[in-house]
Amino acid sequence: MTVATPAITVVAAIIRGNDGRICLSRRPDHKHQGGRWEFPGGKVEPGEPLSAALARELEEELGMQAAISSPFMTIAHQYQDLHVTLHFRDVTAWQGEPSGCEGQQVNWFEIPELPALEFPAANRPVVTAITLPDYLAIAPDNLDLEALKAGIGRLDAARIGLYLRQWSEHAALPEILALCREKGVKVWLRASSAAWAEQLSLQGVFALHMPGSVLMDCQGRPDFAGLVSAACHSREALEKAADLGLDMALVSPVEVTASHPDRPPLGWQQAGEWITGLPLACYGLGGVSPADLETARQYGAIGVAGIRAFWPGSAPVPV
Ligand SMILES: Nc1nc2c([nH]c(=O)n2[C@H]2C[C@H](O)[C@@H](COP(=O)(O)OP(=O)(O)OP(=O)(O)O)O2)c(=O)[nH]1
Ligand SMILES: [Mg+2]
Repeated sequence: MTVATPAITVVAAIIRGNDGRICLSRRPDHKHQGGRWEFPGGKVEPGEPLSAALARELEEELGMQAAISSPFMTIAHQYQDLHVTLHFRDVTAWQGEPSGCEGQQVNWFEIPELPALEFPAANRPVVTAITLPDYLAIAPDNLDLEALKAGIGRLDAARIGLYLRQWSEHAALPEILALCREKGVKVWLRASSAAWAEQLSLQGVFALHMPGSVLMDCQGRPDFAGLVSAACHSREALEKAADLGLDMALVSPVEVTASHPDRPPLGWQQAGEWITGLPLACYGLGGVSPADLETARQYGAIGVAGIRAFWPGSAPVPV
């Protein structure tokens, strides 16, 4: 017999300082998940809007006032004794200096420091998501090497990652990866088969990306040191990616897209219903542009991806 555990709704803050650091607090030892670092926040009261709940919690726990927040990611997680739905929200404006009003330890961390900290198990996907760029540019098909390198040189590496769909097995790959490393561009590489992914030992590849057919054949998370993403066109595919313990998904097509004009678009509403709560950092793909980032966040995706609207030179790129 399974016994239903209590379920709570929690709102938690990703407090981003002007210097790019993130403010975390340590959960008191006697509490659930005690001793671990957390994104400050707490339980939402019945009928309370998430933004108001977060402002209230930040005032109570950190003594910060009037915190303004926007959605980043929602994760549903079953602990042994408790089901939590965690609404993580970005906080970029507030008054007052965060400090531990309940005697808890409070500290600012650089983003690359986060993955090594001890968090509650539910937090793994949001910690990954914080390390990801907002945008993913897919290099257009059939570029020549010089055009590819010129485009890489113009990417805003702090905000845009690069998916190299066609170059995974190209002789020039080491040269391309060296350029990306020099520019600080995070690279997703196409995994043509799960077995191929496991053999891969290339330097400087940030993530492996599995096309939908590779995901369907995949029996376990590829043995790869970096992050792993998958193309998902259905709720089943997203659940499989989550069950395999993958990190990310490219969910498509969100809107009508020139590369697959015959595929009916999901729309953000449907995409949001599929994504919300899953332990995956999702990018919306298909007919979207950088201007859709805020919409993507409203529907549970952490970023947006595409070819034409994202690759430098083919359309305006975000500033
Ligand atoms: N605030 C926060 N809670 C988290 C995170 N990750 C995670 O699994 N949780 C869980 C731990 C708790 O079971 C729950 C948050 O409850 P809480 O104890 O902070 O609630 P609260 O601030 O309202 O505290 P209290 O009034 O009940 O003492 O969510 C996180 O990053 N931040
Ligand atoms: Mg709390």
